[in-house]
Amino acid sequence: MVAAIAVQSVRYNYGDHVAVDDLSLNVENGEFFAILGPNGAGKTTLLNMLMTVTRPRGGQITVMGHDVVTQTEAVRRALGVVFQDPALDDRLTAAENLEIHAVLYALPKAGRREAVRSALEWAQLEQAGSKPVRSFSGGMKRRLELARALMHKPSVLLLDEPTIGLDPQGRRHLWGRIGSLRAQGMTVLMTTHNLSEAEACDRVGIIDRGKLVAIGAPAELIAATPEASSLEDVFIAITGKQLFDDSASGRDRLLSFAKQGGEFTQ
Ligand SMILES: Nc1ncnc2c1ncn2[C@@H]1O[C@H](COP(=O)(O)OP(=O)(O)OP(=O)(O)O)[C@@H](O)[C@H]1O
Repeated sequence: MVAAIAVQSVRYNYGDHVAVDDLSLNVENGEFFAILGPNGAGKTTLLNMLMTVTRPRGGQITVMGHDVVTQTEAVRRALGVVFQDPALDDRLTAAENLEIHAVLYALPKAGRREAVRSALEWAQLEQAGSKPVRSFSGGMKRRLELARALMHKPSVLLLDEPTIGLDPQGRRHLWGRIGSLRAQGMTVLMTTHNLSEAEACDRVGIIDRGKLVAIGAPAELIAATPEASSLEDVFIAITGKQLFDDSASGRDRLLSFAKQGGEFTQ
């Protein structure tokens, strides 16, 4: 059977800086897969290639069997994506934001109203559909983005740091919604800095300096690492770094801060 996501010997460089280096991994259908990596490891670059925003410089990536370079349209339809930076229009209502997505993805006109209603219900935002998004909390926005990403019934969800910047309540609420997708057999690839979320995934891939340095079920990775009792111990043993890396270059820390700050400041 074809993997939901197949990444084979993929490479990407910015000038002479190699950001993703001969990286291969598969995500199977129905799998919950987390990518962990210190700042600047290449996670965002990998996601950008998966979602057809940047072209791999070498190797091949397929999503549900479609090539990200030659079959971009089919890949985009197969994917639901929630970026780190919110992609909602703050001036519009929640329902209007969803309607735009329905039009962009050419959902049949007759079913759009119902699609918007059920997306609001799924996000547990039925009462807030006619309110402008600028009045929403961070958690409400993220649930809305997730519901929107699901409207065209994608086969695979890509989540870039889904719960970052949320307060504990918002995080729990969103994680509950993500959990309901898992129960339905959705394939999810997420990046996260949150180790308890990564530990809850079926498998974890650890990326460091553009390379995949470990992959497996969290319990397997812990068992295979001497003296490790958590995924954090595994991460430190393998990469020699903390998840939020004080030794990362100033540029990478700035980039990381900017990516996360994008969420707080919207
Ligand atoms: N536009 C760019 N131009 C030059 N170098 C870049 C650019 N974007 C990223 N890089 C570099 O490529 C490497 C990988 O960056 P990337 O953003 O993919 O890492 P990341 O794992 O997502 O980091 P973080 O956890 O901080 O978000 C880093 O060393 C970064 O400095």
